[in-house]
Amino acid sequence: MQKSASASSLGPGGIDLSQIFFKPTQNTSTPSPTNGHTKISVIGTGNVGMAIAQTILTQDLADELALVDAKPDKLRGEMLDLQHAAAFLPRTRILASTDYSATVGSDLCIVTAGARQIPGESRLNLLQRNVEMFQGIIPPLSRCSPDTILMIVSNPVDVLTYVAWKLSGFPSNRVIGSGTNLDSSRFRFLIADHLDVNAQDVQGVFKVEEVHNKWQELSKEAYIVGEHGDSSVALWSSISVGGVPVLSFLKKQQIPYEKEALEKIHKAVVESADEVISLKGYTSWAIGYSAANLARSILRDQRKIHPVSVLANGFYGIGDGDVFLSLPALLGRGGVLGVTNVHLTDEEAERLRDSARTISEVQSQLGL
Ligand SMILES: NC(=O)C1=CN([C@@H]2O[C@H](COP(=O)(O)OP(=O)(O)OC[C@H]3O[C@@H](n4cnc5c(N)ncnc54)[C@H](O)[C@@H]3O)[C@@H](O)[C@H]2O)C=CC1
Ligand SMILES: CC(=O)C(=O)O
Repeated sequence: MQKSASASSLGPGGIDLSQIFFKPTQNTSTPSPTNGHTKISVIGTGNVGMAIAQTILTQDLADELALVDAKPDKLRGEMLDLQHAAAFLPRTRILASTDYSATVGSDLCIVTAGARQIPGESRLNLLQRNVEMFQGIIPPLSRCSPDTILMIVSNPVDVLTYVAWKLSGFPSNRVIGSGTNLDSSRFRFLIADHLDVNAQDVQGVFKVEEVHNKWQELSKEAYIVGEHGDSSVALWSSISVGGVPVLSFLKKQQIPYEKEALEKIHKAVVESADEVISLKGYTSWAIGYSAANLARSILRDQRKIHPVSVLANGFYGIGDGDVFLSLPALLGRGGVLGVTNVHLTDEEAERLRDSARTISEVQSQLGL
């Protein structure tokens, strides 16, 4: 049965905006307001944690930033190095400890601790090591900030987001994986590079189900969805450049359309991390911006749609088992506020379900 529309949910033309989004399937809870004081904790101060921390500082996203790592000297060194930039940055209190008490009262906890891949290694290969690490991280972190939103970045990010959800006991709207927000940026960069346009003009025009069998058009960013990994899915059918659907754009520019060329771009997205890792040993800057971009939408209640890892069962025909993977999700102060019901082609939907099955199979070995 459809929910009746309240006056506040009616958009221009009397469209019931609340109907555009699916609600998360689990019970939800909204964190208390920040009372004007925003605290972010970053767990793991390696390459990724520090790229995220410095982006948070330069973008003025927190009043207080707590850093936690298992290595006390490295941790103190990183804290001091950031504190010494105080004269050049908006005022933020920075603290660091190996003890989770430093994270008490966080609005957002970003977890980056964990083993990372060596060149050629799959993200899924890291699973066992990082699950064990999460057993020591997530319970104290959630106890110190029972109302926080957890953002998982450590790999394999989709399975570890599921693990964090299980270990925290939080409602699913407050457990988010950074997912394919990063892959989608790589995707937009590669398409823009291919067409010699600005990455910000690479958009996605989606058909969104407003009510049963009534569709509205929603212009957003071009998305990769599914696993942050080899089985990710590029939503080619919706991609537009400067308002022109990409396939017609290619024809207009007399660039011969070959499905293979598009597949190559998606393959390049999937292989991006490995390329950077084999060149510099790790990836850091892009994930730093990606995580800060998500932190802004959440803490400033921007209600923006991002492709992030969320509890996905029930959406797009994804089966019964609990699985986290990236879908276009509406993010705000309550975490995941909804998942957009965008129109996928049959092939895209099938690939998304395959991606869910890949993650499910890995997860089933965990016994959580
Ligand atoms: N989701 C994504 O898009 C991305 C995910 N990653 C993942 O992020 C993770 C971190 O990568 P890097 O920062 O490059 O690795 P890193 O080795 O530079 O840093 C890991 C940090 O975790 C700390 N750590 C280890 N055990 C800990 C524990 N029990 N408690 C607290 N801290 C602990 C280490 O001391 C180290 O400082 C990896 O799993 C990597 O695959 C990396 C890039 C992008
Ligand atoms: C390492 C990783 O997951 C990435 O850069 O995409």
